[in-house]
Amino acid sequence: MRIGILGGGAWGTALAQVMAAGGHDVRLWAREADVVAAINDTRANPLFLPGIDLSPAIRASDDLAAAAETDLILVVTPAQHARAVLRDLPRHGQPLLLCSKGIEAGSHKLLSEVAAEEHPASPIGVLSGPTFAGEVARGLPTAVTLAMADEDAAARMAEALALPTFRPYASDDVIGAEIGGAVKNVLAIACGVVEGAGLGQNARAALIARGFAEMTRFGLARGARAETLAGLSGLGDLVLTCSSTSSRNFSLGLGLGQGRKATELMADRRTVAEGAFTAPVLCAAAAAAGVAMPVSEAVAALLAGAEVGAVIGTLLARPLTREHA
Ligand SMILES: NC(=O)C1=CN([C@@H]2O[C@H](COP(=O)(O)OP(=O)(O)OC[C@H]3O[C@@H](n4cnc5c(N)ncnc54)[C@H](O)[C@@H]3O)[C@@H](O)[C@H]2O)C=CC1
Ligand SMILES: O=C(CO)COP(=O)(O)O
Repeated sequence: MRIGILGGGAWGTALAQVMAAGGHDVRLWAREADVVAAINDTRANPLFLPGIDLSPAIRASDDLAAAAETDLILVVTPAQHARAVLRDLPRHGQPLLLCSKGIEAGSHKLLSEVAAEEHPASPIGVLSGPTFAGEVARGLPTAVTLAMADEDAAARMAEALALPTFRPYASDDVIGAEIGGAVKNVLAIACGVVEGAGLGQNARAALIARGFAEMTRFGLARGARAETLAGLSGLGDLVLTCSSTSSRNFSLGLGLGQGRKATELMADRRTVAEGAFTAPVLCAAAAAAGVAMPVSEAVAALLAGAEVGAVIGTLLARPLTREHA
């Protein structure tokens, strides 16, 4: 297949490497001229994915039209930029596979809804799971959820993209696959806070379990299926990013837990910690749906500048409740 990849960050570049290893013709769109030049001239992306020798089958360009002349498009821009990039992408009706993790600010829309609005003729899918880009690019074993409304189409797509070390599991739950990836980024910040504030491993395990309860409540309210949230793209990714400083979201939380301010931590980063953008959107969307999300609200408060000790105190002072209320 000819595969267009939108986004030359760590994940777009790692996915380009996977697709090239599968024998596909890969056209990577990146917005930075230095990223395009580095990939084409030196087979590397030192800005976003250092230390990986890239396949010669990857051709980079800053021209969206070049990525559009393909059989399949992977959308891997930060979530808040997905609509603008999709709006500029020429419409050829090929499938769009969303690989970014987030919820659109303002509209509270999932990226599948954004993509369907911008490209109504394209079948829409989601590829999401526990996938640190560096490990995927190095060919380490990885499994993901690949969801499309037509599960047979998802299974065919999974077959076309699979490698011995890259295993997509087909699903028809597009919303569930998206919500897991978006919410876990916020919860990974919370787990980083626990680490940074030295609250211990019991607290982190409690947060993962109560965070998963939040993810499930919100997901069910938006039409996700519980088993998808308990799968690779939900619980799987939650466990990965809640336990490792390889996660940008966890690392952001670590700094917040140490008492540093979000503005300072976000100021000079070129890489994206999506949870910082998702947290306020998620809280607003949850409030609109009548879903309680205390952990996500605590993260949003910290990101808005609240003091870490006060936020932890508020969370621990909540009235006791039933585990499955
Ligand atoms: N890095 C990872 O391990 C994984 C990342 N993801 C998701 O993939 C998405 C992209 O993340 P990364 O590739 O890690 O990014 P990154 O943090 O490596 O790089 C930042 C990216 O943002 C892009 N960008 C900045 N401003 C932009 C704008 N105005 N319009 C369009 N693009 C803009 C840059 O060009 C660059 O590609 C995110 O939603 C992330 O959650 C998903 C799975 C794994
Ligand atoms: O989504 C990811 C792994 O599945 C990457 O997590 P971070 O964005 O927190 O690094």
